[in-house]
Amino acid sequence: MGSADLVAQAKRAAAFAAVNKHVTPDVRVLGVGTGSTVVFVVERLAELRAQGQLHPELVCVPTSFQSSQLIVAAGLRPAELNDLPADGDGLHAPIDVTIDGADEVDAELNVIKGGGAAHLREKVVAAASRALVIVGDSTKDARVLGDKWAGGVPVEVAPLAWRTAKAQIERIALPGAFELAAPAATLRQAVRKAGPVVTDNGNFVLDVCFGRIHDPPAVERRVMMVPGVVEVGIFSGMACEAWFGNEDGTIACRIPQSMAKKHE
Ligand SMILES: O=C(CO)[C@H](O)[C@H](O)COP(=O)(O)O
Repeated sequence: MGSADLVAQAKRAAAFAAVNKHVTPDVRVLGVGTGSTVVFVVERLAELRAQGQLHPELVCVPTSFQSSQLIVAAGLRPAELNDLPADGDGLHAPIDVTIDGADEVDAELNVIKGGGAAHLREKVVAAASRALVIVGDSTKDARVLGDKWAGGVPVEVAPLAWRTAKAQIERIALPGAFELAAPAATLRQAVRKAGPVVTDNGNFVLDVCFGRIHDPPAVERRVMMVPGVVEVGIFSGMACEAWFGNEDGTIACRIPQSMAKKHE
């Protein structure tokens, strides 16, 4: 088996394990992430549906055009977040659980997302969920963000502001929060289309390299303050569990390190 096949197999194993644990027949509203690992999440959902093991009224909230297409192709029912009834606790977290991929995950399960430029909807859906579960292959599993992922932090920006936002992000100084003396931002270019990537929301994406990120919440908050920034691809403190598939066929499940210590 080639290396790409092994990585796909690892992603599939993690996706199947997460669905098996979290998408029980009592789950009524499910958030569905975006990316190549999520393809396997939906593959497993289709199997469970065929076996009659899903809630008969299950609806799936997509996080992108791709995610919506996968849901429909699998015979599952898509739902818009705004159309879901409010829950009793006033937090408006009507989604039971969301399963999504990631570009990198640190020891506390802070996550970099947006490799597929879907992080705005992914974060909105994650924030409306009672649990966010991450799936991926073991290359995503890091101690500190930036240890492995060299693609930078995706930042969705309004097209009219991309140059000013880029300049202001590159001037961010947060002593101790990240490794580089100054962040470096690049406008993401499209493949097989001249010009920049345009997100599902009609915006552009800056990929911002900070080096290793020691304080993800501080970086996330600071970048969000730049005018024109729509969303930052750092998800701090949102994920409760991550599943990583290894190329040897084994799977690892992690919870935030601080929570694991409390249980020791
Ligand atoms: O954040 C994402 C899309 O915006 C993806 O979940 C992330 O890029 C991981 O993708 P893949 O499962 O293809 O490795």
